[in-house]
Amino acid sequence: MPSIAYFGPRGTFSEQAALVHAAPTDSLVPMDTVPRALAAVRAGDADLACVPVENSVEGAVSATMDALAVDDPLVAVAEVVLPVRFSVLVRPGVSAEDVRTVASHPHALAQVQGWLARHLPAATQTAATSTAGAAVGVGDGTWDAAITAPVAANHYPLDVLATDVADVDGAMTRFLVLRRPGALPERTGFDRTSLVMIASAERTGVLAELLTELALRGINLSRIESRPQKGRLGRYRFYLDFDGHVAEQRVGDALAALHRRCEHVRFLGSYPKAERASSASAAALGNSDQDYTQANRWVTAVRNGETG
Ligand SMILES: O=C(O)C(=O)Cc1ccccc1
Repeated sequence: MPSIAYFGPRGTFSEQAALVHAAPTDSLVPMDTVPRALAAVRAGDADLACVPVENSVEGAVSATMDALAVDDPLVAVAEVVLPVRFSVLVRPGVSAEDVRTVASHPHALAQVQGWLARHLPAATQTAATSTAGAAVGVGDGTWDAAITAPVAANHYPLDVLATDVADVDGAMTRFLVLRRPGALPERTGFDRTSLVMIASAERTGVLAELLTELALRGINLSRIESRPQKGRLGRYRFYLDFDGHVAEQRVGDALAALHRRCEHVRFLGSYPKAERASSASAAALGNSDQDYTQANRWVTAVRNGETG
């Protein structure tokens, strides 16, 4: 019975994402922070971790990005994309006029600034560890209102002041399901590969050179983020997401090129995209596995003096 550690407590969006991925017999284990959910998998206390990685309004979840780049490597085996609309929870009997403080995960607060300005303009905003962590804080009297996932209302004895709250229609959050390195998910033709790299030199054009390794092989870059390396200003890690699976020749070849040219590359997984129908990882002309196999055969023949 596999266990899935998720960014909790109960009633977070991460729990919703974990439920999308989980089989009915899997056990779900809430952890208070993203690093703790990942640490549980590294320590062998859980088989999988489900954590948020980015959303369409606020961008990257830095706690996840930073925790994936250090300590023992973990690899993604799946992604889950959820539409995000919020509920506002208060203690029973509390009305909008009574709300002096409102708390939530910073990414949730960022997505409801317009609504707060219109409905709770005088309330002080505080960052909580998670949306459901804010609900716990409302329950124990720390704050008056929490911005939460709709399901949080089922887990905490709180009243719903508002539902369907979102400044941006259609906002989405992407979650990764991660495990310790092992057998990779099968190649589906609708895959994404993620990695983090540190360029080997601070020199003009180095990032363009590295990205060209993808472009030359017809690989579509779907996301790039940078995060500081912490110890020194001006040194960055680059996180890349691109179409394709490492089992494909063009992707393996591109990874090898990045590995040759970077100070450090960490593979973060090849896994099926959440939206398969609309996003096939098509290899551009001359970059299919067959093209690579034929070309390698030809080079071998040239080396053996069998052809000119
Ligand atoms: O706090 C949560 O519920 C999370 O899972 C993180 C988060 C916060 C805001 C939007 C989506 C996910």
